[in-house]
Amino acid sequence: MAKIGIYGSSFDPITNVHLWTASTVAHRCKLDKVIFLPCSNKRKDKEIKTENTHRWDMLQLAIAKDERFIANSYEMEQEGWNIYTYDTMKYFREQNPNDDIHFIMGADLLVDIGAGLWKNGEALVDENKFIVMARHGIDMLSTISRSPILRNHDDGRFHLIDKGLAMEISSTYIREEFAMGGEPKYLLPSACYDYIKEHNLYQK
Ligand SMILES: Nc1ncnc2c1ncn2[C@@H]1O[C@H](COP(=O)(O)OP(=O)(O)OP(=O)(O)O)[C@@H](O)[C@H]1O
Ligand SMILES: O=C(O)c1ccc[n+]([C@@H]2O[C@H](COP(=O)([O-])O)[C@@H](O)[C@H]2O)c1
Repeated sequence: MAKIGIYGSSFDPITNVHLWTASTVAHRCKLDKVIFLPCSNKRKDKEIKTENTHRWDMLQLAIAKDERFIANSYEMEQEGWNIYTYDTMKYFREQNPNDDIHFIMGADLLVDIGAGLWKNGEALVDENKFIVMARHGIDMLSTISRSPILRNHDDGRFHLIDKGLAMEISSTYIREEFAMGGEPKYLLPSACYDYIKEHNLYQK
């Protein structure tokens, strides 16, 4: 039985914090694999202007040298965002019935799920396990205890991780820097930086 973490994001672009958090979680939770799962750009709740192919290619460049990391295009291949994390996790559990599968996310998403903002949120919590990474200003224990959706399933399925550093690099910041003539060079893998320059991405 393999222990697998699924890390969902738009990865627009993937940043060094995505890689560092994935690596930290893999090490601390003894994961055999982290699956990076970029969402579709047809997603309805978040505008993603960068074509799937670019986000996918940058992701491949970023994870190429780490054998714990793989990318999966399941959500990108879906028609629109008819697919939610609930469906995705169901799909991965069915594909890997002998494995121990966890959804990796920041505590900001735990707050959203607890507030009932996710599709089929209660069933999602009921049927899955989660690795939740601390985010600055969010008390994960009280987030769970304040939400009936979360606290009534708090039987060990939430593995709460405080990474030790509140390092913040957002994809938004990197996009803004490219658009405004800034220099985000060391905030993302150098191969991704070069790819963005070569393809003229994130220009105004
Ligand atoms: N510094 C961080 N610490 C812990 N989790 C993080 C951190 N940054 C992002 N995450 C988590 O990674 C996942 C994907 O986040 P996402 O890619 O949307 O962040 P982002 O880089 O801020 O992107 P954008 O700026 O485009 O919204 C989420 O679960 C989020 O909580
Ligand atoms: O299923 C949902 O309702 C849902 C709502 C918001 C976000 N998600 C998932 O959460 C992950 C991170 O999302 P985001 O908004 O931080 O890019 C990504 O895998 C999304 O598909 C899922």
